[in-house]
Amino acid sequence: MPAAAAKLRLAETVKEADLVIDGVTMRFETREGAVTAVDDMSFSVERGEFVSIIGPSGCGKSTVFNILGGLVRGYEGKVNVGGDLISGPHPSIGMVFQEESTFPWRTVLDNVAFPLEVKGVRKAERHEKARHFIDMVGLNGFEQRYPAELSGGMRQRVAIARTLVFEPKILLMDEPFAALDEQTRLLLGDKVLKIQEELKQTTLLITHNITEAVQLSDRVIIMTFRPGKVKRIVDIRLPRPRTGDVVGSEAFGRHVAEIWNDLREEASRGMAESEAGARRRKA
Ligand SMILES: Nc1ncnc2c1ncn2[C@@H]1O[C@H](COP(=O)(O)OP(=O)(O)OP(=O)(O)O)[C@@H](O)[C@H]1O
Repeated sequence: MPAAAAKLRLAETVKEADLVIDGVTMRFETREGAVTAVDDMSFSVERGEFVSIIGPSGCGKSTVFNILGGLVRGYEGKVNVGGDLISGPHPSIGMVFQEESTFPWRTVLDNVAFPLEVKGVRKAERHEKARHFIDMVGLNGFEQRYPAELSGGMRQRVAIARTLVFEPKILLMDEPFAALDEQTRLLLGDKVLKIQEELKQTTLLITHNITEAVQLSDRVIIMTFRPGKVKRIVDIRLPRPRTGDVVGSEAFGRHVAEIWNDLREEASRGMAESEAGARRRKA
């Protein structure tokens, strides 16, 4: 789509969109000089939509995530969340990070209830709400366990439940399943599908896993390798409600192949650049 048409489409959709990134560029000063992490990126996520951003390592995915979360400043362009132009964290947004973020000294129940505790919600009420979301992520029976007694996948589910408990309208997730094996990832994907169906949240997922992106999304945004731009946006034409079975379908395979076709070139550029960097450092 030509840039002018893309801009026009963006302007037309702003009203129904929960997330709008409009002409965003972000540069970082590093010891090796300025790095353009994100270059003139524009896209929007409609209310209730599930969109994934996929791209090779270092293409700027986390930078986009942090900008939307209001955690980064100094970018050019505009970012709109729930109709507001943001200059910091927006109350509609809940974030799930890649790194382990459970509190080791708190039980599952007290981990999930933590945001409500900070808000001053009474113990009985916050525990009741926390139990609801623990159940939603499939961890009932584990309320009194400590994170060290759980698997990595279970700990990530605790982190997701802790974000869901304050009922954010918009959910941002940065590679929440990156450290997990493929089977656990697919099973957790099923959980995320069910949660999304129930809560109908606007969701943006950052990932470098094509299967995960296709399994979960309505649309997948493919980014170019440095500087990060929108290369293509793919509509995922798979029926909803979706279950794990969708992964075995022919249509699923076609979408994966289509996205890999676009991604392969970017991933190769990324790999070539990191090898050249390693050679430079050695010389
Ligand atoms: N705070 C920072 N200071 C300097 N450079 C940064 C900073 N944050 C990101 N960058 C650079 O910007 C580029 C994009 O980084 P970013 O972390 O957004 O990529 P990514 O696609 O999320 O990578 P990965 O998949 O490996 O997490 C990289 O070259 C990175 O080194």
